[in-house]
Amino acid sequence: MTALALRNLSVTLRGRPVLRDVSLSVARGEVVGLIGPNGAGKTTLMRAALGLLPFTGESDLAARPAAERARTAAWLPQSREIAWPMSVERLVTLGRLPHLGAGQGAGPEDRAAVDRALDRLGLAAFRERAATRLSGGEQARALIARALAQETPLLLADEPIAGLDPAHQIGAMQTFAALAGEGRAVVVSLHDLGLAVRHCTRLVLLDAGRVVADGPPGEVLTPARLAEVFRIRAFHAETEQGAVWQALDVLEEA
Ligand SMILES: Nc1ncnc2c1ncn2[C@@H]1O[C@H](COP(=O)(O)OP(=O)(O)OP(=O)(O)O)[C@@H](O)[C@H]1O
Repeated sequence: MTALALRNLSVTLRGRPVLRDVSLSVARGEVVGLIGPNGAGKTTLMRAALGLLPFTGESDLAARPAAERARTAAWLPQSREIAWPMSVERLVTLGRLPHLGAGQGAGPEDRAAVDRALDRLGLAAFRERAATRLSGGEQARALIARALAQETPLLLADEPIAGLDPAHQIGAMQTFAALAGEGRAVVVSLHDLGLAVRHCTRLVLLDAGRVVADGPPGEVLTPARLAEVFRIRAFHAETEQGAVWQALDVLEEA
């Protein structure tokens, strides 16, 4: 079942095309890793899909009314600022807003969703703590938990694991895989190609606003593409635990 359908999506910012003719269909059960160098268009693609940027082409998500969109897709932006000293529990409860009627407080179902999200991100012990008094990585986990509490069929997350320690990076990726296992869909932008290969069911490689590869991680990530798109050489081994990639050095411009 399709969770997101984009057709010929293009975005021009300040007269410059930054997303060109992107067509993408994401099914429930998929964890789609968006990869590509800085400025490739990963954030722009997700923001346009959500209807947060003017675009040409079609996004089935952006076409929905705003209230329905918030019950369909959770959006975890790259910026991590938490301005208000509210408790972690309250912050995560904000993820339930799209499900509440006007003036309606959180009910038992909402509290259960908040508990599930706090547990998944290992934040139960922090629930009473002011979110502004968490470390950077803990704040990032609290914001992931807020997006999870929204319990939408689709999660769009922009570099959600940046700044997390290795155990929590793996934990977050496993949580995304678990969401997919429950029949949701996750689209996540990542710079850690090793984690992308290990934990995504599919990779979409963007370069200069275009999709240059889309498919199973092992087919998308090849030494030739790393050289062409990322200008790096990498160590690569197939192990019993799956593929291992480690960037080694930067290639000279041709
Ligand atoms: N408001 C804006 N006005 C003009 N150009 C913009 C604007 N926002 C982004 N861009 C440009 O659009 C291109 C794509 O940016 P985008 O943030 O989508 O890249 P990205 O792949 O998410 O990069 P990163 O890995 O650095 O987060 C970049 O060249 C960027 O400079």
